[in-house]
Amino acid sequence: MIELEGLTKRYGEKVAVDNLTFTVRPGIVTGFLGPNGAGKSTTMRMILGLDHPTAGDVRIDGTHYDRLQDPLTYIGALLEAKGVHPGRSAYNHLLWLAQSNGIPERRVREVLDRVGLTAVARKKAKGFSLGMGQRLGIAAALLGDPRILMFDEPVNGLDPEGIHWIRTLMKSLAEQGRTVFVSSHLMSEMALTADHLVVIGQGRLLADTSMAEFIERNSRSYVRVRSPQREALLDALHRAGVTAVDGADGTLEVDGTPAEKIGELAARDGVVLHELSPQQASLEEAFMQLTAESVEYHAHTGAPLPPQQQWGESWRKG
Ligand SMILES: Nc1ncnc2c1ncn2[C@@H]1O[C@H](COP(=O)(O)OP(=O)(O)OP(=O)(O)O)[C@@H](O)[C@H]1O
Repeated sequence: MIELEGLTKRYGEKVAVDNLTFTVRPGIVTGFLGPNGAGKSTTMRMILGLDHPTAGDVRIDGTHYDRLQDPLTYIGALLEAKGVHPGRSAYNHLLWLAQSNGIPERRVREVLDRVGLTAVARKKAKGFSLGMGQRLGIAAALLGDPRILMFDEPVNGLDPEGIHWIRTLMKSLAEQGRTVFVSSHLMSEMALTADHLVVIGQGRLLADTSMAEFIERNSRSYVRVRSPQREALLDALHRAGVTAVDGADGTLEVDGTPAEKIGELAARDGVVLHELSPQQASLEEAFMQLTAESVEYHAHTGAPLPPQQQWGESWRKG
């Protein structure tokens, strides 16, 4: 378990992390989401004792990181893939980490096997691809068999096979009862991986909610209907008490009525349909709305941003 209480970090005038209070629980994957510059990496660095909070507190299973004996056996982290000496082999890098944390050498072979690097274990890390570097970073995180794992943007720059591998790994670690905390700026990625979401913007907590609740609140589902007899279709729907609104490109959008029912109503009046398709609003859109006002640097598209919805307060569960 990771517990944050009023965690704050200031760099001069800049408040990078602003009074964050939340708990990361075991047995599930918790996604840590926020736009670029939201404060995710700074928060993770404070959890690991690499940065000192200006105010507030963070505990790992009840203890501060600096007071943990052999910390790799409590918490393993992937912060960035570049923490390896380029002239050192994967095996020697892990061996050096193991020896300084009281971890037996056999664990080095086990984790190399777990991440699929056994065949290149004696090669120098400077020849590693981005994906191999990420795997080595994950091997280091797993080395002490810790109950808590933390990954900062682990899928950045990876190919689909690598992304799938990391996603499966995180889920299996959570299924073993471990605490898994993973940051990302992509909602679509988190939707496939996380059971719980913590969303921040400009250092502040915007949401602390289960993924299921996030999806339920934000998946506007509707049916898109396209017909060359638009007016006749509107009449047929209207008589059955079904409301339709204008969609893009002359389509109609119907909320709250299944596609089958709409098809039957159209057929009853002999109305031809060219499209009848159930749709789901994307979670990426919902995430962008939630964080819209807290994005540091907007691209100037000329289009106004969607209105901020008042979700933050009601979603906080403390
Ligand atoms: N050492 C530092 N000195 C000054 N400002 C900093 C420092 N580290 C981070 N910041 C600022 O604090 C804010 C939060 O940065 P942080 O890297 O934690 O965000 P992030 O959510 O991890 O973003 P990204 O997804 O881009 O990595 C940013 O505005 C950043 O510029």
